[in-house]
Order: sequence, then C-alpha cells, then structure tokens
Amino acid sequence: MLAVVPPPVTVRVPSKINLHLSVGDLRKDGFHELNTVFHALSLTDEVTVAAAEDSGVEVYGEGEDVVPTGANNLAWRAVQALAAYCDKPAEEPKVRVVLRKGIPVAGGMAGGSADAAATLVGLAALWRLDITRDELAGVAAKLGSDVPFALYGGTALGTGRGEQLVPVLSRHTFHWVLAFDHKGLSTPRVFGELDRLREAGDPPRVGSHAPVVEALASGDPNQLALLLGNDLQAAAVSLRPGLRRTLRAGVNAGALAGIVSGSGPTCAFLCMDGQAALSVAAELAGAGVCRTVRVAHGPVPGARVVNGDEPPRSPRPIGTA
Ligand SMILES: C[C@@](CO)(OP(=O)(O)O)[C@H](O)COP(=O)(O)OP(=O)(O)OC[C@H]1O[C@@H](n2ccc(N)nc2=O)[C@H](O)[C@@H]1O
Ligand SMILES: Nc1ncnc2c1ncn2[C@@H]1O[C@H](COP(=O)(O)OP(=O)(O)O)[C@@H](O)[C@H]1O
Repeated sequence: MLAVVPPPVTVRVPSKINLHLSVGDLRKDGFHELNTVFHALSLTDEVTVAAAEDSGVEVYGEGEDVVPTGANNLAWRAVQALAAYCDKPAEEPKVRVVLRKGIPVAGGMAGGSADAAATLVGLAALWRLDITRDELAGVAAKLGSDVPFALYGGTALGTGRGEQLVPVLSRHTFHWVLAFDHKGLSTPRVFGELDRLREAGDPPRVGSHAPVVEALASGDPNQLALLLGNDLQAAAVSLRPGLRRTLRAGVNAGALAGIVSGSGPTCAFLCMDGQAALSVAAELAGAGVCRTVRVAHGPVPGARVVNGDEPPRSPRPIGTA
C-alpha cells in the first residue's frame, strides 16, 4: 500500500514592535532582564512546511541573499527542536521549509523568531501532533526570547528575557509606518552597546509599562504616542547615528511619534489613522532617509495556518529611497 503524504501547510506569522522596552541588568546567563510591551503587526512572513525527501530551507523575499539556509536558520532549528520534543527518530526530519519573507532581516522586528514560531505551528499540523500552543511556547522559548510572542501575537507584556507573556488589552487598531534601513543591526551588539553606554554614564531609562497599558486600553493613539519608549534606542542610534535623521523625518512627515523597533534599525512611526499612515509613508519614502517604507497595523493574531485562506494582504512597498 502507498503511504499517504500529508499536504503542505502554510502559516502566516506577524512581525513585532516593542511599544515599551525596559532593559534591566545583565544576568549571569548573558541575557538582560526585560520588561516589554510587544505589539504584533500586519507586516508578515509566510512559512510553508512540507514532507519531502530533500530536507532543507528555501528563502524568498526580504533578505533572501543574507538569511542562512542551513542549520543556523531559526526555522530549521525549530524543526529539530520540535522533532526532539515529540521523540521523532534521531535521523534528520524529512521536511522542506519555504520562507516567504516580508519582515526585514536583523531589523528589530523578530523576523527569524517569527519563522521559528510559524514552523512550530506548521509542523504541529503537518505531523498531526496533539500539542497545545502553551506546550509549543515551551519549545519556542528555547529557540529565542522573542519566539513565544510570535505564537500568540496580539499585544502582550513580556518579562524574564522576554519569553514570559501576559496578554494586554488593546481596544483599538493602531496604524504604523515602518522605515527599513539599508543594513541590519546585530541584537547582541546593540545590547552590548547599551551596557557600554551605561558603564560610561547613565543614559535615561524608560519608566514603568503601566501608562502604556492604560493608553492601549483607552485606544487613543495621541496618548500612546507620548508614552512609546525603548531603552535600546540610544544604543541603536549610537551604532547607527543616521537613525536620528530617520526618526526626525517621520515626525516631520506627520507621524504622532517615532521609535526604534527593538534592537533596530527599523523605525516605527505611530500615525493617527490609516489615511495618515499612507500620507506619512509617501512623504518618508521621498525623504531619502531609509531603504524602503511599509504601512502596517496592529495588533494582529499570532502564527496561524492559512491553507485555503485568501491571498495574503502583505503591506506593499510605498517607494524606495
Ligand atoms: C531586542 C528584542 C526585543 O524584543 O528583539 P529584536 O529587536 O532583536 O527583534 C529581543 O529581546 C531579542 O530577542 P531575540 O532576538 O529572540 O534574542 P535571543 O536570540 O534570545 O538572544 C540573542 C542575544 O541578544 C541578547 N539578549 C537577548 C534577549 C535579552 N533579554 N537579553 C539579551 O541580552 C543576548 O546577547 C543574546 O545572546
Ligand atoms: N529565518 C530567519 N530569518 C531571518 N534571519 C534569520 C533566520 N534564521 C536565522 N537568521 C539570522 O538571525 C539574525 C537576526 O534576524 P532577525 O530575527 O530577522 O532580526 P532581529 O533579531 O533583529 O529581530 C539574522 O542576521 C540572520 O543571520
């Protein structure tokens, strides 16, 4: 009898920004204690997993020429981690993973983490595993601090190294413009630069996350705009001084506020509504301060299977500089 080959599974997964990112002390394990408000955006990657004899990873779209396709790809590490978790035979899993990337690579928007989360969700369906999202989150946390959030999406408070999550109520859809830089920034390098800046002086720190949580519940973008804060921003700007100009240009173009996303270098601009976001994006694209510009909204759900779903409405480039 012929073995039945399960059909491929496609998963759409959001990017993230950090509306609030407070970085605490460096821990003995090399990670910093975080207190962060994650917010999932409609800028997505799509990941297809399929049973295949020629195992491996293919990458298309954003950063296809720089993303590793071997054992270092976070999506492949997710394949291995889930195979080990559910006691699959030790031989290499016979899976092909195809990444269609819309999220900028090394951009502070957790694209690699998103691919890992999507791979876990896709494989759970492909292998018909009886596994909960919370169990997947346990596997996800071992792959990277940002991976569990990509499973859940929405808006959430992250503590520990960012992997311990509590959902945050967000009543409103917020509209964003994202400015992609020409080159990525390494996350460990940005954390290291913050340690250096803190040894040399005392750069200002963001306060408590509580006012941000209140602004999210109120749904008022004007209130939220005043409260966006990121301790890694000074470090990202120190390594990439041109980001100052990008941040200024977004506000001059009419955004309510701008912030470096996570460890950067992508800048995220909060806008009054969808129409304002389109206008800010068009003006920013012409300002010559970034590689390209996207519009997006949030919060959106975490990684989910989209087989048979409508074609993705991935945000379009507004223009290039
Ligand atoms: C900064 C943040 C903010 O959400 O995201 P990005 O901007 O990179 O997307 C995250 O903390 C990044 O999470 P992630 O990209 O998953 O990082 P990991 O793979 O876990 O860690 C990479 C490296 O970053 C540093 N790191 C990461 C998390 C943390 N809480 N403290 C750290 O010091 C460590 O040097 C670690 O070795
Ligand atoms: N699937 C993947 N997508 C993007 N980058 C990946 C992936 N797997 C491994 N990487 C590596 O991880 C690094 C960080 O990528 P990414 O997650 O996009 O950025 P960030 O940590 O800034 O959010 C990249 O420089 C790349 O070398």
